[in-house]
Amino acid sequence: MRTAPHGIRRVTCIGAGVIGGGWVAHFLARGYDVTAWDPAPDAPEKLRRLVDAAWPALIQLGLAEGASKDRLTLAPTLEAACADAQFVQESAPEKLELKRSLLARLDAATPEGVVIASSTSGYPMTDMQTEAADPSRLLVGHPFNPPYLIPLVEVVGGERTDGAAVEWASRFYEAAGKSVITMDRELPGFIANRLQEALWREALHMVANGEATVKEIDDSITEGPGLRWAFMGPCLTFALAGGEGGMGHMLDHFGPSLKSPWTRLEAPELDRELRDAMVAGCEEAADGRTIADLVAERDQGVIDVLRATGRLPGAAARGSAPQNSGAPRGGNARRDGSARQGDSA
Ligand SMILES: NC(=O)C1=CN([C@@H]2O[C@H](COP(=O)(O)OP(=O)(O)OC[C@H]3O[C@@H](n4cnc5c(N)ncnc54)[C@H](O)[C@@H]3O)[C@@H](O)[C@H]2O)C=CC1
Ligand SMILES: C[N+](C)(C)CC(=O)CC(=O)[O-]
Repeated sequence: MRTAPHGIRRVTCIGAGVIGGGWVAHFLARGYDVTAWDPAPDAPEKLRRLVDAAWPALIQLGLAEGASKDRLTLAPTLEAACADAQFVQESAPEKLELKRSLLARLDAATPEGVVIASSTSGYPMTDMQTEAADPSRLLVGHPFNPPYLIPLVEVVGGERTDGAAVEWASRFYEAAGKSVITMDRELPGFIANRLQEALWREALHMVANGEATVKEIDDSITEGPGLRWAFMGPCLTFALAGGEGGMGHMLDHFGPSLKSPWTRLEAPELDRELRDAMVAGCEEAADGRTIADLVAERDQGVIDVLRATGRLPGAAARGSAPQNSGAPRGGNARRDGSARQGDSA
């Protein structure tokens, strides 16, 4: 039985690592009952730590009425976690064979009709739904780290997914406070990861060749284009590079440089040397800050940006911006200060 998106009260999260745990924190903060299952023996402890670390940020965002960390249940088995699920979010390791068999197992354990979403970063659902008895309810709901702060979810089905399930999932994520892009076809890496991966490949090439340090690469984004991208995407910001002539002039002016050898795009060989250089570079850039310090710093940074760009309760909306230019579709929180489960913009 498929409950209407706004009527969902219980969410099941399978896999409780970085992303599964982030989903758990998000759904708890939005006032859902959350059941989690993860086969790792230390998973319950790690999950509680993750939720505890996320909670101060979620309080700042505005908890939904009745939201509580106590509404988390850790199930002893996958089957127990799914037995009365109203929605399932799978966030197990990114291994195709594992996803295939796990999704088949989830399908067998979950009440008929209930939608099952995978957090995969790039596998098409067509490739993952091959072993499930009912592939029609399996789809991708790709989040961004951390799912409790970054609004976007990319939703896309596979060849055997029912369009109604995709539509349902998009409405459900919106009701749960997410900003949704519903894709009408499968694209390797979806939209955002396709873009991020291009940048990431270039960064790895530059480190591998000793052309830039990890810190220079990070600074080049945080002190440069990243400031614009928080509220205006790469296309519109480049349109402004054309002055009054907009994108037309920008392309006429800078179009020829597209043919310049600025990018390599082929993935570099991720050998031991490059891996070690990236790890050492990140340690140097962290400058003594632990991962927990960086998580807290990132969370506060995202909240500050959301607030500064008018996307949080009590935030001053940007005066000249069109009403929908910066706000997440689906809305992460209400401007009157409350944020309730079931809200959608
Ligand atoms: N880390 C990231 O930034 C993002 C990751 N994703 C996707 O989310 C998924 C999970 O990735 P992470 O959370 O980063 O990995 P992770 O390694 O932090 O967590 C994976 C969790 O799955 C558990 N697990 C292992 N085998 C399992 C099984 N058979 N069934 C259920 N759980 C199992 C592990 O014990 C672990 O807690 C992947 O599909 C990944 O591509 C999506 C967006 C961003
Ligand atoms: C690193 N990653 C490819 C797993 C990242 C994502 O999938 C999305 C994100 O959080 O940027």
